[in-house]
Amino acid sequence: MTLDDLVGGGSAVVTGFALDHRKVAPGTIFGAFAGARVNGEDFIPAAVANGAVAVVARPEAPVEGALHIADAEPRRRFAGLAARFFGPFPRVTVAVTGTNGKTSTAELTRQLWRLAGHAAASIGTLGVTTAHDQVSTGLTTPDVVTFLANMGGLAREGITHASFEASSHGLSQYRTEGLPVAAAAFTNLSRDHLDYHETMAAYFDAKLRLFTEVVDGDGAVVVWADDGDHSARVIEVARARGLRVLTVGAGGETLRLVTRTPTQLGQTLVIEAEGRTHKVELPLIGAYQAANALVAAGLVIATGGDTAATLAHLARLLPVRGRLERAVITSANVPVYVDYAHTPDGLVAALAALRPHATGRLIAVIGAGGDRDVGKRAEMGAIAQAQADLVIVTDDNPRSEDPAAIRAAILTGAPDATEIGDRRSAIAAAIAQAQAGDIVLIAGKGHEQGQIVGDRVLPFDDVQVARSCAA
Ligand SMILES: CC(=O)N[C@H]1[C@@H](OP(=O)(O)OP(=O)(O)OC[C@H]2O[C@@H](n3ccc(=O)[nH]c3=O)[C@H](O)[C@@H]2O)O[C@H](CO)[C@@H](O)[C@@H]1O[C@H](C)C(=O)N[C@@H](C)C(=O)N[C@H](CCC(=O)O)C(=O)O
Ligand SMILES: Nc1ncnc2c1ncn2[C@@H]1O[C@H](COP(=O)(O)OP(=O)(O)OP(=O)(O)O)[C@@H](O)[C@H]1O
Ligand SMILES: N[C@H](CCC[C@H](N)C(=O)O)C(=O)O
Ligand SMILES: [Mg+2]
Repeated sequence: MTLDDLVGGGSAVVTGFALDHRKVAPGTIFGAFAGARVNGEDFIPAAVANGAVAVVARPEAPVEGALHIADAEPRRRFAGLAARFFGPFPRVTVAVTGTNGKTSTAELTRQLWRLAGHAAASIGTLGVTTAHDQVSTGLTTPDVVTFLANMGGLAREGITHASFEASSHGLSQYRTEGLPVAAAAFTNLSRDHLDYHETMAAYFDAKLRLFTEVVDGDGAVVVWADDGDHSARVIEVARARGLRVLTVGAGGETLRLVTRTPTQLGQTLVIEAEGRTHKVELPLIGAYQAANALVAAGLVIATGGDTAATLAHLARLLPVRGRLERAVITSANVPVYVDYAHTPDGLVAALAALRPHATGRLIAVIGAGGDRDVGKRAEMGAIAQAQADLVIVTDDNPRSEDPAAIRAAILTGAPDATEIGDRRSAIAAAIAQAQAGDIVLIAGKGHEQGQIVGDRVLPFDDVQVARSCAA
């Protein structure tokens, strides 16, 4: 592929795309963007010295020695060009956004496609997942070059169906643009990431771009219908664009959740669809997992899946790593669950999911990440204190912050909680106190494999630690 093939402007061969000047090699097209930390335009001379043949940047950016592809929204332009280089992509791609449930929904969509016989993959917080493999990318929505290169690679491997998570950061930085998106889903909206977006309105607007701009003009939108005004707003913007809208949930029309009855290891769902009633034994616990499973089913149906077959496949779903994952049953016969609840709403959902299964006490181990939204800390403390019987406040990725200050902020909402900074000791203490009938919830880290302290990532896995404490 040459510059002429892509944009006109010369016979130079294009060998790749890069956002970081240190990754530029001869023949690369460099994207120079103003970032949160530094201005990428400052690295244009260095990128050209490294062999960049073209630079995608704002019209006013100074570019010498390479073709200047000028655009007022250079991130979007760069994504469009990179997509032509990295394609073709899986035949069907769908995206999921929302504060909570993106990873779960993307992963359950992949599973449902696989059960229908498709070669399927998902990209998100857990990494790039196929039936055979899981490779981490470090971010929920990777940078656009990594994202498109992975999507192209999946297509070459024979993947025909791919679901991906569109985080609000990813959407606001155009990290998932350029490829066709046949359907997009909305799970819910609640407090998170206000350190980055500052207001809830700006946070919601970032997410809405998935529906107003990213999903194809002839595509479909799947909406969890039970999140009040947020659901209504997504439906409104989707209809305004003439998109096909599928709603799911108790207030949904496409898949109407009629009843949900917890069983020992899962729940029985009664769902009305296309005028028929379907009874499904979902092997996952908690209202929130039923919600994510229904949104996933909506995405499969929106992209051509048979409704009855898709609903029948719900009974064969496997748990998602770190989402209400039962790590161990202790010698005192106490189940210990690990869950990635790291927002107030997520914590409400995780505690509510476990409550019906506890005949005794619900014991919660909670924390909150450093260098992230500070306002959620006290809220999470208050939720744990209200919904659990015993709360232990511990560390969860303090990053550059003083861990004691983060715990203190959580404790303002949970004055009765016990404070144990060291996460291993906190988990050990929870398990040591638990008696038959109790349930332990270890919240916040889910699948994560490390504790981020300063710049260091110390190996840490809640599931492994719980098992070693229960032995
Ligand atoms: C705040 C944020 O989202 N930052 C991400 C963003 O950085 P940025 O565009 O602001 O970049 P910057 O560091 O200011 O640099 C500006 C530009 O100069 C370039 N540069 C920079 C330095 C240099 O020497 N040379 C150079 O060329 C950079 O590549 C960049 O293009 O783009 C970078 C490249 O894609 C990301 O690595 C970086 O993620 C940081 C590490 C991060 O922690 N992000 C988290 C908050 C995040 O994105 N989380 C979301 C949400 C999670 C969820 O809710 O699920 C996620 O999707 O993971
Ligand atoms: N539909 C939902 N409603 C409320 N809470 C949920 C829902 N789905 C998941 N959660 C809570 O959020 C946690 C994270 O779930 P998941 O990883 O699927 O979300 P996510 O949107 O991908 O999160 P992240 O933004 O960190 O990538 C779960 O462990 C659970 O506590
Ligand atoms: N244990 C985690 C959860 C992070 C979730 C992530 N999506 C984010 O907020 O960036 C933390 O706060 O460090
Ligand atoms: Mg996720």
